[in-house]
Amino acid sequence: MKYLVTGGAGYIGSHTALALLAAGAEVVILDNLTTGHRALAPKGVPFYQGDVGDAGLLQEIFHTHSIDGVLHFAAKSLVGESMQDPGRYFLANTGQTTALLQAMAEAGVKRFVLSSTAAVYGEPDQVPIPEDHPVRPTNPYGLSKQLIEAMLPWFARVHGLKWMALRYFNVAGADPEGRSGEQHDPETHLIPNVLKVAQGEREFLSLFGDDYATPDGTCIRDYIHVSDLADAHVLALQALAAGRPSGVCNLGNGQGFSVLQVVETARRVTSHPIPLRIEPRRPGDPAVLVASNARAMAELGWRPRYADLSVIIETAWRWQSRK
Ligand SMILES: NC(=O)c1ccc[n+]([C@@H]2O[C@H](COP(=O)([O-])OP(=O)(O)OC[C@H]3O[C@@H](n4cnc5c(N)ncnc54)[C@H](O)[C@@H]3O)[C@@H](O)[C@H]2O)c1
Ligand SMILES: O=c1ccn([C@@H]2O[C@H](COP(=O)(O)OP(=O)(O)O[C@H]3O[C@H](CO)[C@H](O)[C@H](O)[C@H]3O)[C@@H](O)[C@H]2O)c(=O)[nH]1
Repeated sequence: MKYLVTGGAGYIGSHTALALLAAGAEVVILDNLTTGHRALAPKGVPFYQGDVGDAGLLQEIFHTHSIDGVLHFAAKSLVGESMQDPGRYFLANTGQTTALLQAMAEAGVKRFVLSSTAAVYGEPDQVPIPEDHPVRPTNPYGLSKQLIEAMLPWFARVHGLKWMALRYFNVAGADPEGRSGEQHDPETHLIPNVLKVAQGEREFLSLFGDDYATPDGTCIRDYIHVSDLADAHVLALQALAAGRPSGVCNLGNGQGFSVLQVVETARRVTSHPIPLRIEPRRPGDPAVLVASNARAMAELGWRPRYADLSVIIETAWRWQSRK
């Protein structure tokens, strides 16, 4: 099987490209390198530099390669930036994805896996959050993804698209073999920022809010190792190939850790004191986001290999302290 991986030079796309290659699939990458890095894309794989909304380029790719399905990671994904410039997010995410789906329909490409997000749920009524929880995103980034999810059943009905929208919780860690890892600039995610302090790149971690209604006052999140997430994509493609119905699926470990618990674990892993500075809450941060992963387990047969938070942080630490 041959898959087009959009955003394959980014953090999650590059890990999934590695997992697909390991599973014996062929991969073609399309990435505009706005936030990704050519060096993160696996070597020896056809690479197209361009936009996922470029209909001409998509036509060329689908014409040159016999593509069986598309895994669509390419997106803008900074919540704060989306609050400042919502239109840019709707254009880049929803608009360009519409062009991609249309090009797929025209070329007869029938399988699609979307990188969706826990941000579609907004402030949850219950945790762990099941897939049938109402979706009411509190920021344009989440809405830009929810709108894509809402389009998919129409492409299924009219063009026979088989699809899965995987709603990731907090993706973290790095390839245990050291071939890829998280490399964002600016970096907004907690674990790499904590490790930048341990590395001496920053003096302290800015901790955004310690007055939430949680046991230690800091936000709780569900951290999932990027290689476990990548494995779930391979399983999702296998499920679609086996005729399983299209739909949405959470990807998380089903266990929450507070910001302070993450810092404490990172202190143990790095043997660095990691000083903190308590700052105001970051706008749009829900207090608690934890996945129900029953569907991923039951319907994809997904089992995480690196669910332990120390292991997640260790792999990220190895990646960040490479060279
Ligand atoms: N990192 C997380 O915790 C997380 C959580 C939930 C969902 N997601 C989603 O997962 C996907 C991948 O996230 P990531 O953390 O790997 O981000 P990333 O920024 O590392 O990767 C995105 C890649 O897509 C490329 N890209 C962006 N817009 C493009 C476009 N219009 N055309 C072609 N290429 C484009 C970038 O250059 C980059 O290589 C995104 O869709 C994101 O919304 C990420
Ligand atoms: O320097 C930092 C960075 C983060 N945090 C805190 O750490 C927690 C986790 O923050 P991240 O930025 O690492 O992750 P988010 O939960 O904000 O967001 C991530 O997960 C979401 C779903 O859970 C979305 O998918 C989103 O795209 C993805 O970036 C939050 O409470 C945040 O306020 C800090 O205190 N200091």
